Amino acid sequence: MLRIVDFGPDIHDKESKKADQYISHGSASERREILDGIKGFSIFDADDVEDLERNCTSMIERGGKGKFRVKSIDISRLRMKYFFGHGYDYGGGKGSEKFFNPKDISPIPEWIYESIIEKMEKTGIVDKNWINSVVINDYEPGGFIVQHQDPPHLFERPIFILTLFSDSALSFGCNLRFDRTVEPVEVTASDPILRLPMQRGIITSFEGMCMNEIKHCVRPVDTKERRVAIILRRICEDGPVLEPLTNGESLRNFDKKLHKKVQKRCEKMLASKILPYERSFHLVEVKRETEKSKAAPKEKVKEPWRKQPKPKKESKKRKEKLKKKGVGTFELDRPIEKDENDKQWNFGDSPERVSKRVEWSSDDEQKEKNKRIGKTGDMADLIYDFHHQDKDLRDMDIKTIERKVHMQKSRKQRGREFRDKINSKFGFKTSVANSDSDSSDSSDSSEEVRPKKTRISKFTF
Ligand SMILES: O=C(O)CCC(=O)C(=O)O
Ligand SMILES: [Fe+2]
Repeated sequence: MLRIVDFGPDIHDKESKKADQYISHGSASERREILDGIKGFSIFDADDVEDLERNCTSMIERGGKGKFRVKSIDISRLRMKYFFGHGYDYGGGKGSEKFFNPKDISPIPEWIYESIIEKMEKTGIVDKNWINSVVINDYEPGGFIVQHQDPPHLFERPIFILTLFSDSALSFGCNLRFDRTVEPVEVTASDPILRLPMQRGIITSFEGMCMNEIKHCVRPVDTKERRVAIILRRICEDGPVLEPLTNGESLRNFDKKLHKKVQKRCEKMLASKILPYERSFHLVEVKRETEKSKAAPKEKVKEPWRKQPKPKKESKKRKEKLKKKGVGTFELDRPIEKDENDKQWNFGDSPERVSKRVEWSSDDEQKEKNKRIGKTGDMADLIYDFHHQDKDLRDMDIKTIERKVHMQKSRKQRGREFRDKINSKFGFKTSVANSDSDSSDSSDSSEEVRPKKTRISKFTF
């Protein structure tokens, strides 16, 4: 179901009694002009949000093991960035940003397609196969991103941002300041023209003036807790592309030093406490999902940005110029299909490995099976089945259904949930009863939760 978020009640002007850090300092018309290109969508319920956050966690575990391609992870102060599909090099900014070669960037994980992109397509937020690039920013408390415009020569508009793990805000017309006389460097911000709340579980879309004429940033003061932003975009097909550094190598095989650094940061992020989810946003309208709207979502929401953009024609002269600099462009007629190479390298697996995994997440085997039999494998399916069964089967109690749902999860997931329960019951730190959070490489090919082997040392007197 598609529901539109009303930002109005959370945008506080100078007359408001809210604390200074929540205030937008622009005039009403300045705020309106920016807000005109911004829309918030609520398409996930609390369970979806929990699932998405769990998937993020497994993704970070993989990142820590160095399984993404060499340019998929970027570390900066209080923030980690994961590029999927396409990533780019800042190259000093101001229009000189260039795409890394797709060989050096991991493909978009399957769970992002299934749980986010497909849902956005189904609800009519975006056209099918439009999104082909995903960036995930993982901010520590106090994390920030300096004022910038998403490079217009690399990304089409609109851009979409999904916020997870905690609420935050995006500030427009605001500059970060760095006081380098103190250690660590202190980061503050000027008064924003507009402070836009970015609520957990909400997808916000940006286009027009807010993306093309004014800069945006995330202020440290708005990152009170660890937050993840998933940025979903479409690349410009004529964007400049760098030569590949590798032929699809994963980080752990390519740069051991950087891998160690990444591993440390991932472990730090994984140790963050996950806050309980609370819905804190207002909705302007609730659209009931009728059969009609399901069949023809395009008729319902008419937005100019939903029109398929016409591919820009690249001038011959510019192509020649870029070629001379060793920079190519994509020759893409979307959608991106994963080729054999992508599938093979999805886990950072070595090409020699006999059993190549196609899917990304450890639960995907079960999902694949469910897909074949036309099921999603969730509670709704089981309840549906329950009501369409013979009477004696229908008498099956809810405990049995819950157990069935539980048993549909992978052994690894069940083990993880069990350990989480033990940890929270006895107040252990996660590391105490967590035996599969190590960096063992074999954990990808096997979903078994094996006890740690203890080497028996020689007995000496
Ligand atoms: O974290 C956010 O919400 C914004 C991130 C952003 O603007 C970017 O990565 O380009
Ligand atoms: Fe941005």
